Amino acid sequence: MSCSSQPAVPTLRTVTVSYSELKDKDADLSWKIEEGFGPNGLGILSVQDVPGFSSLRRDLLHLAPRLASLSEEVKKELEDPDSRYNFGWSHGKEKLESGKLDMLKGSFYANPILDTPTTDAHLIQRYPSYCGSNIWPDKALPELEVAFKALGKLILDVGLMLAYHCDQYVSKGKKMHESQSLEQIIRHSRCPKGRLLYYFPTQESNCVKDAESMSSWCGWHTDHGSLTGLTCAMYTRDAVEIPCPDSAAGLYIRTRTGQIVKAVFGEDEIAYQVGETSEILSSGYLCATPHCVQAPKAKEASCLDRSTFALFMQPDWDEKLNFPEEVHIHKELIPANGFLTFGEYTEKLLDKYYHLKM
Ligand SMILES: O=C(O)CCC(=O)C(=O)O
Ligand SMILES: [Fe+2]
Repeated sequence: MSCSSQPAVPTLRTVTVSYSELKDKDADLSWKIEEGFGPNGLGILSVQDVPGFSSLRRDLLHLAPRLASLSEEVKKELEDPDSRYNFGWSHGKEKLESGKLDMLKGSFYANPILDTPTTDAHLIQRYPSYCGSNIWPDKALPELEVAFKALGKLILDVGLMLAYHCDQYVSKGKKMHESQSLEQIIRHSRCPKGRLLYYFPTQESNCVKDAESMSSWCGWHTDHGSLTGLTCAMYTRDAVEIPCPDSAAGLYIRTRTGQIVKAVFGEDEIAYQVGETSEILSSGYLCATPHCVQAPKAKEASCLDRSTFALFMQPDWDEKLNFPEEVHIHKELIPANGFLTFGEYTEKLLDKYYHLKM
């Protein structure tokens, strides 16, 4: 069986910054930030040479197939319907672009810095996906908690350094209120969320229909929060790590000019993408990045799985967002005084998408 191929799409290397440059608060990285995240940028930027990153990445990504192969009974115990499966194990709960349930991948969600961000029952009920508690497979896969927290914290620390330089860049272009600082917003947040993703091996029978689509493994979307850290994915066949045999598989991005490109970065780099909330708060100086993931095609795909990790850095549910006057997306959700907490803002957005209260 063969899959029809899609028109050639350029493959672009991410803009890179070294860890030592990023650590230096006096370094002027504005042009790099602009090249990565600005209005004409690719929308992704990666950080090289982060001490300890490579082994923490491997340690965690190797656990994704092991987690996915635990018994259904054990995985069920790791589910949290109250948070709409935003903590613990989630498989077949989210919808694909087609409206069908997403059976292609399983995710494990946890907050890498706080196991229980609050004990306030009212808050937990109001914002379950931010305020809920972690669920770890203590008996079935005890290594997961340690590896997840270690990688999540590292990506968060490096993300804070990057956010500092993003603030420097934005404040060169516009007057920035202190409360709009990306670094401060991320630093004050009690609810960063890590997502360990496991893409199950593609079935040949799915191929002809799905592989033509660029978003065959993960649909087009922009992340909702502030900044997302991403690892380079690991592909395995029969539990052996191999380089991805299909060069067209992987992460795709829609650039500011509407061009679609395949974005690549090294195994030893942490990539960062801008979320929608940062685009709004920076009045578009930092632009959110639409992205999707393409599955490998039939011949190459057999028995090939993909594991990766994303860290969603987002404001605290209680963070008062100071929206600039000239908001260009979701304008109708912002009250006249320009203030809303991130928790309230997220609720309004969900209502908008689900047409509940609009
Ligand atoms: O699998 C990937 O590389 C990206 C995942 C992603 O975009 C997400 O979880 O929001
Ligand atoms: Fe994403």
